[in-house]
Amino acid sequence: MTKIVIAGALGRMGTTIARIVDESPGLELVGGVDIKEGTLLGTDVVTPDRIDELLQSRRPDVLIDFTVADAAVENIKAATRNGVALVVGTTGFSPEQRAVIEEAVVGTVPAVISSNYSVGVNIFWQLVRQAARMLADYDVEVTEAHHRYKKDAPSGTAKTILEILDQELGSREKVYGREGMSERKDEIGVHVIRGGDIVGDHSVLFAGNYECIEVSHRAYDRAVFAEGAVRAAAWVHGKEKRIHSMQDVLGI
Ligand SMILES: NC(=O)c1ccc[n+]([C@@H]2O[C@H](COP(=O)([O-])OP(=O)(O)OC[C@H]3O[C@@H](n4cnc5c(N)ncnc54)[C@H](O)[C@@H]3O)[C@@H](O)[C@H]2O)c1
Ligand SMILES: O=C(O)C1=N[C@H](C(=O)O)CCC1
Repeated sequence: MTKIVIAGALGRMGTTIARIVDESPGLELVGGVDIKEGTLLGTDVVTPDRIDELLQSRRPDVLIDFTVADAAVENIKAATRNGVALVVGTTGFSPEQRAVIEEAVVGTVPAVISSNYSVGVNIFWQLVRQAARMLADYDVEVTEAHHRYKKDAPSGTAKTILEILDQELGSREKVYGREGMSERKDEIGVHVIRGGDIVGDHSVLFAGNYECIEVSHRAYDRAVFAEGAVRAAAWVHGKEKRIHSMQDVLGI
């Protein structure tokens, strides 16, 4: 039985992940962490100051973190000092925070870190990479849309799209929105929509002369992310002590 603790347990993703863990044979939810204590599906949710106590008493195999960047860094440190494997879905990390995370994880515990755990987005990223290789002389625009409560922008998924485009097209200037006189050069336009309960839409437009090609993904329920994160949690236990991607989990 793989034992799971969820950080961000009472959030949109945490509660969705908890339900899927609870429904999954071979997985057991043994606790949670959030800024308010409580219970979740019969398990204790403790405040962040008690995370070491929780990890040492419940001895989970995997900590799943869907919180906020500053918190996730501390939760990751707690998992590494207690020898607990990680699945991290939190986005919005600064480059400095990524360096701290890598220093804590590599050689200490196995971790899966992904800005998007949807199987479809991981395939969408590969389609974007293939398209970029063939459409290098097209103008490229990236658009993402999420619910009104999302704190970080652009989305982590969109930032991964930009990383892929940089790898395939060479590093181009990014222009985040446009207004006033705005002559297009060879930049990549990045556009962010926030509103309603949009779960997560991403699009990459390749605009040429007389035609456009658009590669896009739309999520209809955050269960798609939660199912991927739970799949990663079942996979990560016992793997090499370094940072793995969701593409590693999927073997694609
Ligand atoms: N990788 C993916 O597939 C994916 C999918 C969806 C969301 N996300 C990311 O996951 C994160 C959470 O998204 P959400 O919609 O669930 O947000 P949310 O605000 O609903 O949930 C976050 C939870 O974390 C809790 N929290 C804050 N500080 C904490 C701490 N120190 N310790 C423990 N818990 C703490 C909050 O109280 C809240 O309950 C965001 O960064 C989002 O971008 C990633
Ligand atoms: O709802 C969110 O917040 C999401 N965040 C991730 C991101 O920032 O890319 C994944 C999509 C949903």
